[in-house]
Amino acid sequence: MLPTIPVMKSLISPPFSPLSLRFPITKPFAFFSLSSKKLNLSNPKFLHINPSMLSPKPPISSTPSQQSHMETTQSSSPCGEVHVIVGPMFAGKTTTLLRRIQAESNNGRTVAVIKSIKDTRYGLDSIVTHDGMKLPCWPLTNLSSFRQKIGTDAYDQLDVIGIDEAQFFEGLYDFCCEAADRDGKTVIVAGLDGDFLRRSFGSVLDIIPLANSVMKLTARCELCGKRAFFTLRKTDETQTELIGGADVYMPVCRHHYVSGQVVIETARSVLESQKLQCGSYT
Ligand SMILES: Nc1ncnc2c1ncn2[C@@H]1O[C@H](COP(=O)(O)OP(=O)(O)O)[C@@H](O)[C@H]1O
Ligand SMILES: Cc1cn([C@H]2C[C@H](O)[C@@H](COP(=O)(O)O)O2)c(=O)[nH]c1=O
Ligand SMILES: [Zn+2]
Repeated sequence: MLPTIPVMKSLISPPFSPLSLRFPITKPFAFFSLSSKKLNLSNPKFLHINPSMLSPKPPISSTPSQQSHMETTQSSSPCGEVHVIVGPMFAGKTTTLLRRIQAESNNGRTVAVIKSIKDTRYGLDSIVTHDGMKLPCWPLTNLSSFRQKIGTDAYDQLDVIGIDEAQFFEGLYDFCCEAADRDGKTVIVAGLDGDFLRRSFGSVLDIIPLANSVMKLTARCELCGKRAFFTLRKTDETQTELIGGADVYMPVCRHHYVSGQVVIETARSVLESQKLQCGSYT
């Protein structure tokens, strides 16, 4: 069975996404209005563009029950919000981001999702979780190009911006600041807090002082099943940025991170000394 995602009422997605390509869209962006059941987003027959979505939006009303909880982020405040979701790989960061975006959309808010162009794992124009949940997105090199790419009108109508793979974006701090403080957007950011050596990754940790909420998710240690806080790289590559999935990385608990690193570093130094010995014989 194909993966499904609960429906989006109002999603601004790129004109070149597989979903929008199936429609004769003349605008630089499209609003999709979907019915209220769970749908397979890859099936175009469930999608239709709702022209009423193109008119200016009525002011967002909020009742006390809608206001109270951060997860739905419905807010009567003119100010925006920043929510940060971090954790190791396979912890469910993208799943959580997509669920929150879906909840916002179900609340009648206009949403768009950005991911880094560096992550080519599942094609460029979709965000896909490790278990196959999928949503069209804006693949960007720079966050600063988002407003121009989406168009000023579309940007102004946006309520919620999701950012996945945030560790790969420079300018994350400025983007979140401007979007939330100046433009009143809710920004939901998902990314790795640490790299394979448990060093701070990109600017993800820098935005914590800007955040309304921070959530650190855990995965399951692939070696013992306990909670995994870290990502172990299984190969001997040493560059910080290395796109990959379960072929290259595994989530691990503290104990198995430490023992795994010892094994990897020992193997690396054995290989290095073998290379040196080979070199000295030639
Ligand atoms: N070691 C693993 N290899 C592949 N998939 C995994 C592994 N551990 C968990 N998963 C799946 O990945 C899902 C989380 O995917 P995703 O939301 O994309 O995580 P993240 O964005 O944090 O990397 C889990 O619900 C689970 O189904
Ligand atoms: C630990 C680590 C990861 N990466 C890359 C590998 C993946 O392409 C992404 C993380 O994706 P996910 O949605 O969190 O599963 O980041 C890297 O480049 N360097 C690292 O140290
Ligand atoms: Zn473990």
